[in-house]
Parts: sequence; structure tokens; C-alpha cells
Amino acid sequence: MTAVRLRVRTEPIDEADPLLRRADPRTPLVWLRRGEGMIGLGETLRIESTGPGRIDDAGAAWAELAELADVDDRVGLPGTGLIAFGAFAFADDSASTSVLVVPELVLGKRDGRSWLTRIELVPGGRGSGADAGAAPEPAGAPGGIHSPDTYTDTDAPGIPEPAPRRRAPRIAFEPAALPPAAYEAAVAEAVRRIDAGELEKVVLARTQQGELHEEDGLRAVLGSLADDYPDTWVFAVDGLIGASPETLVRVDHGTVSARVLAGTAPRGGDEEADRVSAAELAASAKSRSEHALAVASAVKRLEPHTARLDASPEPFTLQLPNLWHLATDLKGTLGDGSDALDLVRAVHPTAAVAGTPRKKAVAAIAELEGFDRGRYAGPVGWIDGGGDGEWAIALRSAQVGDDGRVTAFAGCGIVHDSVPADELAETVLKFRPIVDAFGG
Ligand SMILES: C=C(O[C@@H]1C=C(C(=O)O)C=C[C@H]1O)C(=O)O
Repeated sequence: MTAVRLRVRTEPIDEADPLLRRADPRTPLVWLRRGEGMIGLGETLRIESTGPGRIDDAGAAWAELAELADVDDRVGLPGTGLIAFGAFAFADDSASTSVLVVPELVLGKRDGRSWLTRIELVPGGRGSGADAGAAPEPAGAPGGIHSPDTYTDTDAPGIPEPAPRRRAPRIAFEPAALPPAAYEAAVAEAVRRIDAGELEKVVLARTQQGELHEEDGLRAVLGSLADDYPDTWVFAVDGLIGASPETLVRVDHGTVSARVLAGTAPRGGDEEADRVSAAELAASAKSRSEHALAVASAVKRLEPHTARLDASPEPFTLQLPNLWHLATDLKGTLGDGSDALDLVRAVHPTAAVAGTPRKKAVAAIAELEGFDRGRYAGPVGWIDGGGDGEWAIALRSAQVGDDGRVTAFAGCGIVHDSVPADELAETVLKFRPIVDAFGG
């Protein structure tokens, strides 16, 4: 790989609010929760990768970029200085590329402090002087770095003014891959395999599709997700958008944390029914065993990298506007100098989105779902030059294609007492964030 040098400047600013309304309306780059987080503008370069080594390759290219970067960071928080937003494909054999996108400008806010980061290519920094502006490496090359070869300082964007709020574009979603009857049949087949002892748990998903006819409507869709699901990670990376409640892994100055979700119940129609629904979820043997598998997989993969790792002793019920989840928070300290991408590679895919045992579950997903998940259920988040980062599992999400096709995904963990019609109903609840955000 040819060496690429970046110049990075982070400075405090008085105010970045409202972050989301300063995001790019067409190609938003967003990571937000409860009004804090980061938006990226422009693109200085991207790292693309595919295949089984996609996270490793991206991580190696990132480490090299970070090593060579000339960074002046006057804020010093996780996410300041050099940063990339990323989204990785779920499966090793996915046709979707995995990406780390390094923006030109980042506006961020954390713990009430706001900042601005500018990231630019050092002229002549790619290879030896004469090589500057060399043709980008081919897409799909391991860790391939792509950058505009005409970048100059004068192209650098300024801080955008917040755009007025507008209505999100409407999409009428239709069932696509694994439509309802086929989904129920796949769930029944999964239960049969589980009962035959072939595996313990497998997560099966289906898709819905629609057409987006407004090119600059995605920012409004994200605004709606952020308003309706403030306690989730609202993200947009290279057309992958969503509002995920599940933290795959977070690294912050030597601490590691994660939120494992598995086990789902509908919200009740009134206060009493809602309380009963949550209580039944907390007491359900089916949900608790499904949840325990997800926690065990995350703990097993994180433990080798942590000096200490604690889990909340009992799963708790997490309330979201559309459903209840069983949740376990993990917290620990890093033990081996891993960065956020090392841990992403270690934990993906957890049993929350694949199953147990992992290998058999991943094979069963490919066979029973029969479609490419793309980046759905893959890691989505950011990493900074110091190795800190926040990564969620890309759930309650949709991929927006260049042609305007929007594919939404939702899935459920299947265990031996799963009932196909109930799992189908659960997918409907899990589609709601995306369907509603597009005016559903
Ligand atoms: C697979 C999804 O969600 C996952 C599956 C869950 C379950 O089966 O109970 C709960 C949370 C997520 O870990 C999805 O939203 O598509």
C-alpha cells in the first residue's frame, strides 16, 4: 500500500448544535445519541475492504494512516483528532464492501463540549512526491485506500448553517427477500434443526424494500429517527442508516463496554399491559436462554482482550418506543492494547445477530435466509486515531442504494420454543423505526 499522509486539526468551538441539521442531506455521515456525537462532511478518503479479512485489513490500513498523520488536537476527547466512520458487511462472503470513511470536516459534541476537526491530505503525501495524486487503488483491494486526486485546500468546506427542518420523504415499503410466509417456513425449519440438536440458536431476518425519489431527503429521515428513538445510536454511513439500541463495543481511554440485547416483547397498549409485557419478558425462560447465549458469546470474545470484564448480574428490561428488550451491560478494562476495531473483529458476529454455535449459525443463516445481508447486523460506528471508538450493531436499519432503492432489514433470534407467527410479528415491530421514519 502506498503511504498516505493526513493533516488533522481539532479545535474547540462554542456550539455545534443542532448537529444533525448541519449534516449533508444526501450523503449524511452521522453518529448521534441524545443529541451528542458527530457528523462528518465531505470525504478526504475511504478505506474499502471485503471478505473474511475485511475488519483486519481495514484495521491495518487505519493503524498506518493514524501512525503517519500529523495531528494537532486541542480538545483531546474520544472522537477528536483523526477519525473515520465505518460500516462492515455482516458476512464474510457478502458482495457489499465494508468502508471506513474519513471526512474532510467533523463537527462533534461530547459531555457538553463541542469541536471542529479538519482532515486533509498532505500534498505529495501519497507515496514519493511524483506519485502524489496517483490513481486510487481498485475497489475491493484489501485495505484499499481511495482518495480524490484533485483535493486542494480551497475545496475544504466551511461549517454549514443548520438547515430548516423538513418533512422526511415517504416510502411505501413492500416485503422483499423472505416474504412473510417464506419467513415463517424458515423459522419452522430453524426450530426443526434446533430440536434435532444441530444448533442452539439462529437469528433469521427478512427484508422490505421501497424507492426513494428525493435525493436530499435522508437528513430528514435521520431527524425523525433521532426524535423518535433518542436512546439509540442514530447512524448514517455510506447509505446505511438506522437507529440501533445495541452497542457492539465501545473503547474509551482503556475502558471497554458493550450492551447485549436479545429477547424481545411488544409494548403494551396501556400502562398496565406494558408493565405486564415487560415482566413476562423478564420471567420468560425462552427469552432468558436466548439472551444468555448472546451474553456468553460477547463475554467469551471480549474476555481475552480485557484485564477485567463485569456483566450486570441479571438482565434488565430496556424500554424502546416500539418494544422491550432484555439487556445486559458489560464493562471492563482493556488488557492488551487492542483498539476498537480489534475488538469489533473479536466480537462480530455475536449470538444476538448470528446464533450459537457461531459457525453453524452463520451457515444456517446463509442457507435459510438465502439473501445477502449486506451491512445489516454488521458493525457500524467510528474509530479515532488513538484507537478509541464506538460501534453498534447495524439493526433497525436500511441500506440506501445509489439507485434510490431502500432495503430495510429485521430479524429475530430463533430458539427451540420459537413460534413462527410470533417471530414474524416481532419483525414487524423491528421494521417500525425505519418504516415510520419514511412516513410509514
Ligand atoms: C436481529 C435483530 O435484533 C436482535 C435480536 C433480538 C431478539 O431476537 O430478541 C433482540 C435484539 C437484537 O439483538 C433486528 O433488530 O433485526
